[in-house]
Amino acid sequence: MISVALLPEGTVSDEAARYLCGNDGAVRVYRKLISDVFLSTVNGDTDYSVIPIENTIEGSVSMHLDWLIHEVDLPIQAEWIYPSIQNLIGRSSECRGDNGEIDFGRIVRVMSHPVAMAQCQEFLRANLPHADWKNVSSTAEAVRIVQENPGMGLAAIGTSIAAEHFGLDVLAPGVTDHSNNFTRFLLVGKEPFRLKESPVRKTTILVTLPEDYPGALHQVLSAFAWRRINLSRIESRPTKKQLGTYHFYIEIEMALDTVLLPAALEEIKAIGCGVRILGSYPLFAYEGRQG
Ligand SMILES: O=C(O)C(=O)C[C@]1(C(=O)O)C=C[C@@H](O)C=C1
Repeated sequence: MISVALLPEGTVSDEAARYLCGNDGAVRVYRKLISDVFLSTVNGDTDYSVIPIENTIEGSVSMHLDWLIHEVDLPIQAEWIYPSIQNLIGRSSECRGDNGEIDFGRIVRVMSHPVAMAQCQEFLRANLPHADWKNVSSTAEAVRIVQENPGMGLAAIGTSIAAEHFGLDVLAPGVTDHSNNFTRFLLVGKEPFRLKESPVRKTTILVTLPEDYPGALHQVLSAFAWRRINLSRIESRPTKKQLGTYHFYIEIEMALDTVLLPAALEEIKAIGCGVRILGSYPLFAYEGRQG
């Protein structure tokens, strides 16, 4: 069973889960908050959680990374990328001007998930500067609120499947600031993911320096560099214990059992760093439309 981030049906996470698992490959269960999603897998109510962690326009989804680092001990079992195509959604009958065209001036409030709002800043500034912009718990939740409140000049930023699911109209399609807008998702859970195979694997680790001294991070990185191990991402996240102290979230383009990697990790431990393996897992490239 797969637990999908965020209530209700029709979020980008929901679309992404359908893409990874297929429509029949898993039962999707919806939870309102990301904490509920993680906890459903910790408690054994679901096998996996779908977690968005990075977006082309908005960058890291820090709160989700921090849950992975601080709150739960659930290994990463897969990574995949899925396009985030956002649309302006509402009731076209409420938004038509005298000439019959959609008139954004009739919209008084636009709602969405904060990450989706951030992806559409230029569109919002150009077309809806007069409206109230409001963050809600997910893109599909915003669409649901529009559906439940007719006649109030509400609109949402969300997916076309949410518009269809809630019987609303796409007032403007593809409203993200760049069309090449993708989100990176992680599947986390206790068991390896077996629905699909991929020849490409990655390993993610969390490195904690023993203390701050000149060249500490350089020493860590050189353990990878001289072995010619490629890193695809390094991100610092606060330890939350003392201001200015960090964990380094490092993605490595190699499976954990590849000859050189265990030696590199031993070298990092030998200089006194804490190393936690967050997962070694298959990576699935997006094979559909690019943006
Ligand atoms: O609200 C949604 O549709 C989500 O799936 C959440 C989320 C996110 O948390 O980053 C996922 C991808 C989108 O690009 C925007 C929002």
